[in-house]
Amino acid sequence: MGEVDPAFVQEQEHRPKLSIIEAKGIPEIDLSPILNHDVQNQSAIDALVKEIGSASKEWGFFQVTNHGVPLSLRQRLEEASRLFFAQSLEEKKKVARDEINPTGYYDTEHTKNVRDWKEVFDFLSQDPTFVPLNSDEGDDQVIQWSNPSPPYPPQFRAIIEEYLEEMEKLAYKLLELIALSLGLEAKRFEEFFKLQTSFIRFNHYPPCPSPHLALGVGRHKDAGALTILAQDEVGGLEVKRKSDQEWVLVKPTPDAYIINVGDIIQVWSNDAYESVEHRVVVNSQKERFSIPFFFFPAHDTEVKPLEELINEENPSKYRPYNWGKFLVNRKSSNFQKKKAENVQIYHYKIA
Ligand SMILES: O=C(O)CCC(=O)C(=O)O
Ligand SMILES: [Fe+2]
Repeated sequence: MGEVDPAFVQEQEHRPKLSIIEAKGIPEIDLSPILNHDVQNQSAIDALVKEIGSASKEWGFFQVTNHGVPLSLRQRLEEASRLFFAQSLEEKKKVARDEINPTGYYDTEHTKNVRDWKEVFDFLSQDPTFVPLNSDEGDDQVIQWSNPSPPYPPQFRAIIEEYLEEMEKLAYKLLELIALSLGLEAKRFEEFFKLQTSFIRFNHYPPCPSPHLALGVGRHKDAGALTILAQDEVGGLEVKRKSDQEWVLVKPTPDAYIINVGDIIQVWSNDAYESVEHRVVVNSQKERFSIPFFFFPAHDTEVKPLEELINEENPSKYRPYNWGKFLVNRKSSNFQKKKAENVQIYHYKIA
């Protein structure tokens, strides 16, 4: 079997160890206390809030069960995703992303300037989604992104839209729990998401002849508020464990969702919670599919530590930044290989 194109090859220090650590994985959290709104069991909710808080602090990642998203809907979506990616490249390219509208299909994403061993299909939760025209500070022109209509499989778009409603419901519930765990009002974050810029991504990682050299997604942190990930039974997601900086595999749990706190929650919480690095290892035998939903606020959100969480002893650790500008900067830099590192929250860190 031939080796991969050099564009995919990771620097030595970032190559995966294929002997994988499975011990002490991310926490698993049962959301049933908030599933049934008629019977509110306050002590169960309090315990849940504590669990979410500890998981966000100690891991930045957790899995949830009894989340309320119908399994049959998830299965229909996963099946549609398989059918979509099984088409010829020519068919998939009919709904290709371009430089203006970053939705649809593409297979050339770079993470930290190394190509990822994957192909993706991106779809916005709001159509249209309003974003700045470019990342220049002084330019306040706003444009609209919109969704492609993939002709195949026939119900793809309708199924995605139905699933997106479920993702939003779950995202709002999780944000409430996170707000409570930080001692804030439950709905503290809601206002930022009225005109959200969220999107869903379909990832397909084909079998790779050199899984020791390439990664499905290189190490990175998610830029948004929250990510809700559905992974299949193959496995490959690794999280950098905070306690010892080891890469640990997230074992697939049927019908669970993997949640991670993104950079925005790190900033809102003034570093009480941390957005944790993760990556995807690939497999020489099996293809893998995953479906993350990235919960992003409105483009005009000024991201900065919340006033309630800063004081004289704990002053703000970040300068404010505009989410829309950050987002379009990122989108343009992962479209192609660039020389410089793309924008990161630590660029806004107060020394
Ligand atoms: O495929 C996965 O398990 C995770 C993908 C991921 O981290 C991402 O798309 O940001
Ligand atoms: Fe990610």
